[in-house]
Amino acid sequence: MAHRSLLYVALGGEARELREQLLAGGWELAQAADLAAASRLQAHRRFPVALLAIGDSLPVPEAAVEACVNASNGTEWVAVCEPPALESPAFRDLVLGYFFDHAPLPLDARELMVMLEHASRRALLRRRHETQMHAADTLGMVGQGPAITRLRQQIRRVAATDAPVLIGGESGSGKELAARAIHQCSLRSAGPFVAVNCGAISPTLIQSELFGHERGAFTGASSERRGLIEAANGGTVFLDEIGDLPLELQTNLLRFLQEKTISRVGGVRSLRVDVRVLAASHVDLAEAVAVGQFRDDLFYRLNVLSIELTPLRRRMEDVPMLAEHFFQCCASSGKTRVKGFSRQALAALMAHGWPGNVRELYNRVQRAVVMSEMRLIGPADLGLAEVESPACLELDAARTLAERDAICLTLTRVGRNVTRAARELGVSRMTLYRLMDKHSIAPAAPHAPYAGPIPDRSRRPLDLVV
Ligand SMILES: Nc1ncnc2c1ncn2[C@@H]1O[C@H](COP(=O)(O)OP(=O)(O)OP(=O)(O)O)[C@@H](O)[C@H]1O
Repeated sequence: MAHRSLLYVALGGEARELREQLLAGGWELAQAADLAAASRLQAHRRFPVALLAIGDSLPVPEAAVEACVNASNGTEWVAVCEPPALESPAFRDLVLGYFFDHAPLPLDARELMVMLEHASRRALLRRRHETQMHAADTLGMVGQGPAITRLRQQIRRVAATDAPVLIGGESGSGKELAARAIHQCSLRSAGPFVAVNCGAISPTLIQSELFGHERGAFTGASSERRGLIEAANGGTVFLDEIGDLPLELQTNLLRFLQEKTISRVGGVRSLRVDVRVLAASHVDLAEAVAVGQFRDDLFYRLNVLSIELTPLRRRMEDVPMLAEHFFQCCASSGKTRVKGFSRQALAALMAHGWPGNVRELYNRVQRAVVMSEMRLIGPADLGLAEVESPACLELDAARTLAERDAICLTLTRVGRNVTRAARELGVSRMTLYRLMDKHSIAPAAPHAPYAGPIPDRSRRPLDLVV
C-alpha cells in the first residue's frame, strides 16, 4: 500500500484505535503530542494532510488550534472529535473556516480513509495549482531585478508573434530557458519544442539530423528518417549555437525559412512543415557576417526579432534568489542536513564575477549541497574565496541581501511562524508572503516545491521534448 504522510495531532488522550486505523490505511504518521509540537514539525516539513483528533477530556484550545492551522503551508486539515467539542461555537467556527472536513468520534475506518483520501487529493491539486501559477507568472525564470523583468516582458511580446527570434547572450545565461518560455507562452505551446545544439553535431551528420534522409540516401541509411525540423512540426525548433552551422546548411535553412518546406537528404519531394524557428548564439553573428562566416541574408531573416540575455555579473541582484532556488531544488531531491547559506557564503556569491553565468551558479550550489559538512554552506563549499566584507556590493544588491537576511533570521527565530515573523518585522502577513516569494524563501524550508533547472545539454547534441 502506498505511504502518504500525515501530521497527526491527538489532544485530550491518545486515540489508539484511530492511530491503528491510520497505519493500517497506509498513512505514514508524524505524530505530535500537542499543538506546539505540531507547529515545530510543520516548520521543517510541508504536510499535505493533517488530522486533529480531539477527545472529550479537555476544553478545546481554540486560539492554539487556529495558530497551528494558520502556520501550516497548503495543508488540508481534518478534525475528528467527540461530539461535545462541536457544542462550542468558537470551535465550530474554526472548523467551518479552516478545516477541509470533520467527523464525530467514534468513526469507522472506511469513513476516515475516504475523508483523508479526499483531503489528500485536494492538497495535491492545490500544490499543482500553486506551482503552475508561480511558473506562469515568472515564466519559469527566477529573478526579480530590472533585467529579468524586462526579459519577461520581451518574451511575452515576441511569443505573441510567429516570427523567428534571435536570442543572444553569454554561455549559461539562460538562452535555452528563454526559448522554452517563448514556446510555452505562444499559441504553439501544445506542439513540440525541439532543441538542437548545432555546435555539438558533427558536420557530416548535421544535414540529415536537421532535415532527415530518405532510404538509401547514403551508406547506412537503411530506412527513411524524419529530421528534427520535421519532428517539431506544429511547434518550435530551437537552434542553439547557430553560428556553428556550416555555410552549405545555412543555405538550406534559409530556404526553409523562406518557403516553409524542406527536402530530406537523398529525396526529391518538398515537404511542407509548420515550425517556428528560434535561434541562439553566444558569438556575435553580425561579426560572423562581417568576416564571411555567416550568410547575411540568413542573419537578417533570423534577426527579425531579437532578445539579449544579460550576463549574471550585470544583474547581481538576482544572485541570492537564484542561489536559494537552486538550493531548494538540490536539497529537496536528496537527503541533506544543510539548511541554507551562511552570511559569508552569500557575500562570496555576491563578490564573484560569474563567467559561466547562471549555469555556473547552479553547479556551485549543487556541489555545495553535496559537499558541505555544516548546516550552513560556507564559501569553501561553493569553491569560492572568503571575502573580507560585503562592502563592495552595489547598493541595490546590499539592500536585497539585508532584506532577505532579516526575513530568514526572523523566521528561524520564531519557528517559521509567518504571523509572528510579520509582527516582528513590522509588516502585514500578506507583505511578508510577497517578500518571501520575492526572495524564494519557502515557509517551511527546505522542502518547498520548485521546478528544477532545465537539463544541461552542453554534452548532448540533441534534445527532443514533445
Ligand atoms: N532565470 C533563471 N532561473 C532559473 N534557472 C535559470 C535561469 N537562467 C538560467 N537558468 C538555468 O541555468 C542553466 C543554463 O541555462 P541555459 O541552458 O538556458 O543557458 P544557455 O544560455 O542556453 O547556455 P549555452 O549558451 O551554454 O547553451 C540551466 O540549467 C537553466 O535552467
